[in-house]
Amino acid sequence: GHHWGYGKEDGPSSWYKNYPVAEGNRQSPIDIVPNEASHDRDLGPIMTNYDHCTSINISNNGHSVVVEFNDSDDRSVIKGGPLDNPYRLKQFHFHWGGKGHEGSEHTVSGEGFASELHLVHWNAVKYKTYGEASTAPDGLAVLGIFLETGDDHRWLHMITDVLYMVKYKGSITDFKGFNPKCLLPSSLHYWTYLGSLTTPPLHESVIWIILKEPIEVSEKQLGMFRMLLFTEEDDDQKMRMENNFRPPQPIKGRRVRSSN
Ligand SMILES: NS(=O)(=O)c1c(F)cccc1F
Ligand SMILES: [Zn+2]
Repeated sequence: GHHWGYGKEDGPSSWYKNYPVAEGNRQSPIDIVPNEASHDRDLGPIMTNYDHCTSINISNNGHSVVVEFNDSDDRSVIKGGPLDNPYRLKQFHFHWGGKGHEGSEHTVSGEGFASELHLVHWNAVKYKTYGEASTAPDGLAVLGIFLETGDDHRWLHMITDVLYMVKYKGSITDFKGFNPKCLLPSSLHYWTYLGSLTTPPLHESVIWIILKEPIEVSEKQLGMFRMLLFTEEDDDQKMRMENNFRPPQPIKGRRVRSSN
């Protein structure tokens, strides 16, 4: 099947061969230039309601580490801001760099961060399934949060402490009762623009909401992500999972709006 990755042969610069939309008009990530973003007075605040969210498991899909949620009802949603409906939380995952290397997907005035957290939500008001929503122009809303290195993050340990259980591609383990609210920064000020998935199939179905305030995590915590592998347990090649980020794509005339 379509094998893609982040290496020299199968990395972002070759994805267009199997996924021609890679050269489309609303691809992500992008470089955000704050003073070119238009401040939109009628852009209201973002509201996240993760209180009764139900994380199910954590897994290594060979591209990132993913925490999946029960999305059978509207208990964990994001709404407001640029969104016309509440969008249901489906999963979150991360992108990160190598040692000291940049690792975020979006950049701000050309500057990258050490990592980027993506909380993926889907429009269950308009679409019946996540799959259907993932191909619709207003199907997904992804909340992006930058991670910068600094102090230990008091709650990220909940995730880094179990990463050893999902070291290999295809591994999965229970991960219940985790509320991603604890990963949000204090300010919910954001930039928003219309874009795409940043991994194949690169569907142009994402309303991006990028928080301006990064969260701090320690170099040690970030290092734990780098002990994950892209490869399966029985694979004699041990490829460390790092630099799993797509670089910024052409803005193609899109407008980035700022909450304020
Ligand atoms: N990176 S991303 O947030 O665009 C993303 C999604 F939204 C959905 C699935 C995979 C994925 F990687
Ligand atoms: Zn992502």
